[in-house]
Amino acid sequence: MHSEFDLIARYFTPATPDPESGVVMGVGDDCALLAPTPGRRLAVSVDTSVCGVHFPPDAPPEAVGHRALAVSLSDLAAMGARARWCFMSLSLDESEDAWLEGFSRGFLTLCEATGTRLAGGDITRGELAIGVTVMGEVAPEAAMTRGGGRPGDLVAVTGALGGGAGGLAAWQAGERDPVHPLLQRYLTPRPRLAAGEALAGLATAAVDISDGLLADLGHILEHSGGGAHLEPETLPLAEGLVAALGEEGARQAALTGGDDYELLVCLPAEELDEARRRLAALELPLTVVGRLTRAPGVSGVPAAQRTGWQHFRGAPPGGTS
Ligand SMILES: Nc1ncnc2c1ncn2[C@@H]1O[C@H](COP(=O)(O)OP(=O)(O)OP(=O)(O)O)[C@@H](O)[C@H]1O
Ligand SMILES: Cc1ncc(C[n+]2csc(CCOP(=O)(O)O)c2C)c(N)n1
Ligand SMILES: [Mg+2]
Repeated sequence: MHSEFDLIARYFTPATPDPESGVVMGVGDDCALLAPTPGRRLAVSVDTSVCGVHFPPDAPPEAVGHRALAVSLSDLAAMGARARWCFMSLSLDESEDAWLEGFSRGFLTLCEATGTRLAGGDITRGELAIGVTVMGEVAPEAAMTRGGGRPGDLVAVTGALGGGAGGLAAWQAGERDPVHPLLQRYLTPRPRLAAGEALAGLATAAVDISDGLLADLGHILEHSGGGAHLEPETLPLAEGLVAALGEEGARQAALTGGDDYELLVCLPAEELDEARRRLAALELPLTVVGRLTRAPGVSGVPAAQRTGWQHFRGAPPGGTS
């Protein structure tokens, strides 16, 4: 049995100090001391991943670590920010070496890949849950908010949709092949950080798709005003999704499944070619799925399909009521 101090030293202390990281004081003191770049805005977001709610209890520990960071970084991507630092609070029922070894590897490998420095955190005993705060930087005029969309703007999405829900369904059906494309989409989503930075300055508004395209488009409409017309037949569907869920199921997963961590952006039609050119350099498609309208509400999809993930709808996980 390790103390939490042993766990921090063993798994969560970066091996090498990096003067470029802007971490003046990192893991080990009461607070981290960070040196933000002068003239940049700090973009800050926190997300909690709870066992049984956000990932299955038997998910591979590498995936749990990767995913907990990825979903937070996805919010930085949606803002057009460059990731710099993260803080991780871990509530853990047992300090099992094999699990912690995999978890920290998944987490720190994504840190490395995205230039994010783990600058602090907290460990406590309790049910398995991970809270990750991310901090990034963005030029003041470049931040993509939810409120800048204008009637006539195109509504477009990066990558492909429905893989999060399709992967969860595959996991629940017993699929365990680590290279299964839908499972990968669900267990190890890739935050679209480079795409977010590339689209900042072109997009009028952006959000990442965590709760489902319709729900997250709803957030843009709340902040920007107006409505949207969607063309569901244009939705880019994740690889293997139609084979797994059928045509109708695949479209529903893309509209409302959530867990996709793609970016939904609004942009004037004249910026589309440039936006696509920038994303092509990242080998990422940008697909137009509709337009913003002056009239409020969403048209083009039946009202019955307009749901999305909500934590407090229905029975609690494992509950009976
Ligand atoms: N407990 C809280 N206290 C203060 N603000 C909160 C709290 N929970 C959420 N918020 C704020 O509400 C807004 C929406 O939060 P939400 O978690 O729904 O973000 P999201 O990006 O839509 O979803 P996701 O959690 O998938 O990233 C954010 O500005 C967030 O900071
Ligand atoms: C085991 C398991 N069951 C269901 C889901 C689906 N799910 C949970 S939370 C969420 C929205 C994003 O979370 P948040 O709004 O908290 O950021 C979605 C789509 C899952 N990921 N794992
Ligand atoms: Mg978000």
